[in-house]
Amino acid sequence: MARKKAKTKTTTSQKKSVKISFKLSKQQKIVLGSFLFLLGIALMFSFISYFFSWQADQSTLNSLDDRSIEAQNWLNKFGAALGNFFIYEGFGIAAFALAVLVTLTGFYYFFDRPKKSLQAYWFWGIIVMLWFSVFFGFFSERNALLGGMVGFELNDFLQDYLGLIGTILVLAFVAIVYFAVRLKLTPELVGQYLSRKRNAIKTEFNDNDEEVSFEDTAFEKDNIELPVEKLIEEEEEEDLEEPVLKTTPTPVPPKPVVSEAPKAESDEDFEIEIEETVEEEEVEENLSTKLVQDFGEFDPTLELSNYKFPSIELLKDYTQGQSITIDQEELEENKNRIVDTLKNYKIDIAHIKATVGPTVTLYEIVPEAGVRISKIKNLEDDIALSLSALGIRIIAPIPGKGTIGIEVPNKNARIVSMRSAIASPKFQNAEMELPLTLGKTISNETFVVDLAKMPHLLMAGATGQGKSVGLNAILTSLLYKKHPAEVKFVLVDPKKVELTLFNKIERHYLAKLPDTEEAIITDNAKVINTLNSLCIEMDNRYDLLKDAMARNIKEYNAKFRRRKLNPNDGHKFLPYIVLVIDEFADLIMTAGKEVETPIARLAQLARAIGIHLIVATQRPSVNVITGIIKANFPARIAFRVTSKIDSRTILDSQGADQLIGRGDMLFTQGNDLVRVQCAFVDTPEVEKITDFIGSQKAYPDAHLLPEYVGEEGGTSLDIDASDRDALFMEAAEVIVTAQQGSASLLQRKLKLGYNRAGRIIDQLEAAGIVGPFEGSKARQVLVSDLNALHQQLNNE
Ligand SMILES: Nc1ncnc2c1ncn2[C@@H]1O[C@H](COP(=O)(O)OP(=O)(O)OP(=O)(O)O)[C@@H](O)[C@H]1O
Repeated sequence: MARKKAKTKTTTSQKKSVKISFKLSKQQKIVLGSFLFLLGIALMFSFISYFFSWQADQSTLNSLDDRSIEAQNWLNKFGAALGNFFIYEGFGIAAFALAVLVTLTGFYYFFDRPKKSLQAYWFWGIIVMLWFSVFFGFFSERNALLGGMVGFELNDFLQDYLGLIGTILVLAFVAIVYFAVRLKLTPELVGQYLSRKRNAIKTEFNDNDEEVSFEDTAFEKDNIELPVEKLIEEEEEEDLEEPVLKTTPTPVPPKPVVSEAPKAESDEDFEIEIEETVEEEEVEENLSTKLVQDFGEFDPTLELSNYKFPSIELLKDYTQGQSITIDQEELEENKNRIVDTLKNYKIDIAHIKATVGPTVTLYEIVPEAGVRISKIKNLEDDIALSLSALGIRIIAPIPGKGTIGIEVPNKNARIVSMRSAIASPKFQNAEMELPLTLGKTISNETFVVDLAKMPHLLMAGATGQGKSVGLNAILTSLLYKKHPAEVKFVLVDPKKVELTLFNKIERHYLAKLPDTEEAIITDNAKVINTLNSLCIEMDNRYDLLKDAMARNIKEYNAKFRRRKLNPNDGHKFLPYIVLVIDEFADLIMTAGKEVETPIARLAQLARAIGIHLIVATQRPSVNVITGIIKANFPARIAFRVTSKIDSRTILDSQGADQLIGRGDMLFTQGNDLVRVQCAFVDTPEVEKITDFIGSQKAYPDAHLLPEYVGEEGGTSLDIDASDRDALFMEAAEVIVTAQQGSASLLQRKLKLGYNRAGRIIDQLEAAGIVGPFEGSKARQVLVSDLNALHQQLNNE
C-alpha cells in the first residue's frame, strides 16, 4: 500500500515513479512472496463469497469479537470484514483488481523477478480500479456493491462539477489514455486486427470496414500480440515511453508478465530486465528442450521396460559359513622360515607383516638398512625351497610402499564366489560404463575394473587354469549391471562348448550378422566376416559421432538421450559391443592375417565408439600374440602359464609362471601387476542366469551387425577387363610377389578398405591370377612370377 500511495503521488505531480528498493534476503523474499500470494488468494475468496453472503453477514460486522457468531463468508468473519471494507466501503466489483495485484506482487517476490514492471502493474491497476469503480458508480442506486462507496462518492463528486456528460467524457478520455499508452493500441493496429479477423471468419466484423484501409506490414508482430493484450487489459499496466520495445520483445509464450517488463517508468535498469526475461524464454523454445519437456529424456531401455535383472540368489555361495580363516600356526611357521632363510644369506629384517588373502598370503618385509633388494630377489628359489611351496612370488620392492613382498600360497585356498563379488558395494556402486568384477585382491578387496577404460583385454593362461571361468565372470558382471539395450556381445567360441549357454540370451544381449542362424560364432570362416562387419559398424559409428560432434560414445549417447540428435538423420542409441574370442590361437592358426588385421584395426580405433575386445588364448606365444595385437591391448590378465617366456609374452614380465592355478591371476593395465583371485562362477550358475534372462520378453531378433559381403560372396567371373580397379595392376604384383592370394594382404600393402580389396581379389580371380575361394585359407596364386604376370596381362 505504501508503494501504491507513492505512485499515485508521483503521477499527479507529473513525475516518474520513485524506485523503491528493499534489500531483502532470498529467504525473506520467499516468505514475503508467499505471504502476499496467499493473501491475494484470500482476498479473492473473501470477495467472491462476499457477493453471496454479504446480506447474511451484515450483523456479524458489528460483533467481530463475539466468537459465538459465525459468518457465512468462506473466510468467516475476517472475510466478511475484508469484503465489506474493500467492496462495500471501497471500490465495489473493481476491488478484485486489488486482489490480483497483491497476488501478482507475491508471485514477483517469491520468484525474485525484477520489480520494475510490478510498479507499472500497480500504477495502471489502480487507475483501472478507480475507473471501473467510478463507472459502476452510475449504477449505485440499483446495486451499491457494483461501484462501492468510493465509486459512488467519486462519481457524485464528478457529476457535481461536470455533470453527467462531462463525467462520461472524462471516463472515455481515461479509457483512451489506457488503450493508447498502456496497450499501445493505435487505429492501424485495430484496423489490421479487424481485417485479419474479417478475412478469417468473414462474419460480423464486416461492419467495421472503414478501418480496413489501414495497412501497415511493419506491425505484423504486434498484431499477433493483440489478443493476448486484450485478455489481460484489466489487470495490467504500462509506461508511456518506448512503445516499440513494448510490443516486440516477446512473442506469445512469455505472456503478460514478460512483455510488460520493459515498460517500467524509470530508465536506469531498463535494459537488464529485458535481456533477462527475453533470453530465458527463447531458450525454452529449443526443440530438444521442448521434446525433453514433453516426453522426458530418451530411455533406451523402454522397449524392454519390464526387464528384470537377475537376482543375486541365482549365484551360489561357495564360502558358506567359511569366513576367511587365519591359521596362526601356518603364519608363524612361514614367517620363521622366511626369516631363517634370509638370515642364512646374512639378510636381516627390521619388520615383517602378513596380509592374508583368499589363496595367497603376502608377507611384507622391511629389511635392515644397507640390504640390497636384488639380493633378496635372487633368493626367490631358495625361499620357495625352504617353504616347500609352489607359486612363491617376490615383489621387490612393492610399488609405492618401500617394502619387499613375498607371496606365499595358503595351505587351504578359499574359493571366491561370484556371488560375494557381485554383492560387494564396490561393484554395486561402481559408476562405470562397463564394470567388471574379477575377484578379490590379496587384501580381500573386491577387484572392480571398467572395461570401457581398458579398453581391450587380453587373457592368457595354460589349459585348466581358469580362463573360461574368468570369461564367464566377466560376462556375468556385465549381465548383472547392464540392461540389454546398453550392451551387446559378439561371442566367438571355436571350442564350441564354452559359451553355448549364452545362446539363450541371444535376443537380449547378443549381436550377429544378418542371415546367420547361430549368434555364437564357432566357425572360423564366419569370424572373418563378423570382424569385418564390426569394422564397418565402427566406421558407421564414427560417421555418426562426427555428425553429432561427439568425441566418444558416452557423449554421443548422452546427446541422444537429451534428444539433441534426430533419429531421422540416422542417429540411434548406440549400445556397447563387447567382442569375446575364447580361443584366439586357434583362430590365428587357421585364418592368420585375415583375422589379425581387422582385430588390430578394431583394437586401434574402436575404443571411442564403444566396441571392446576380450581375447583369450591358451598359448601366449609370439606368433599368436603378435606385436601389433600386444601394442593395442594394454590391459592383460595372466592365469598360470607354463614357462617364463609365456609369462613375458603376456605380461612383459615374469610372474604368471609362479601362479598356483585355479583362478589365481595377475592383472595389469599397463603398469603395476595386481594379484587377484578370480571369482568362481560355475556352469550351472551361468545356466540359471541365462535361463532367467532368456525367459523374459526379448527383442524380436538379436542385434544385427552391418552386412559384410566376404570374398566368397563375389565370385562372379564375368568381370570385364575395362571395369578393373585402378589399382588392379599394383594389386596383382603384390599378390604374385608374395605368392599369397589374400584380400587382407592387399589391404595392408595398398591401404585399401575391405570391400575394395575383396573386389580386386575377385577381379584377379577373373583374370586367372588367383584361384577360387578356399574357406579360411588364402587363395592359391596361379602366376609364378612378375614376368609371367606381365606376359599374361599383355596377351589379354
Ligand atoms: N576362480 C576359480 N576358483 C576356483 N576354482 C577355479 C577357478 N577357476 C577355475 N577353477 C577350477 O579350474 C577348472 C578349470 O577351469 P577353466 O575351465 O576355466 O580352465 P580353462 O583355462 O578355461 O581351461 P581350458 O583352456 O582347457 O578350457 C575349473 O573347473 C575349476 O574347478
